[in-house]
Amino acid sequence: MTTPTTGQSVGAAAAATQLEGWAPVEGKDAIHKSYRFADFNEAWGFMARVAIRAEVMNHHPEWFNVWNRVDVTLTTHDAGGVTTLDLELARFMDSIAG
Ligand SMILES: C[C@H](O)[C@H](O)[C@H]1CNC2=NC(N)=NC(=O)C2=N1
Repeated sequence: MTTPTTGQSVGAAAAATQLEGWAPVEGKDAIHKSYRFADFNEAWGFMARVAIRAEVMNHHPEWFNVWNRVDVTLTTHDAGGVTTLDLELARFMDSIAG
């Protein structure tokens, strides 16, 4: 058996319980977190590091940035919901957010 490139299905509710500060999104199988940084420079640095990781994973965040704030939504479109790939990316984000 090969591991699907879409990751294993987890579901938003189960994923949120395994993470710090992440919550299920209403109306779709996705998880959300809002990060606050000291300023735009810190926020953009975070986004740059996540972008490089996302490219390596071929798994990309939905996100929105205003100055020091980065709102992130994670889901796996290819699987129609939250998978282990989202857990992995969320944990990476938390590990570098400081
Ligand atoms: C065609 C390409 O492999 C897919 O669209 C990838 C790219 N990045 C992705 N990112 C996320 N978050 N979910 C996906 O399902 C996804 N699929």
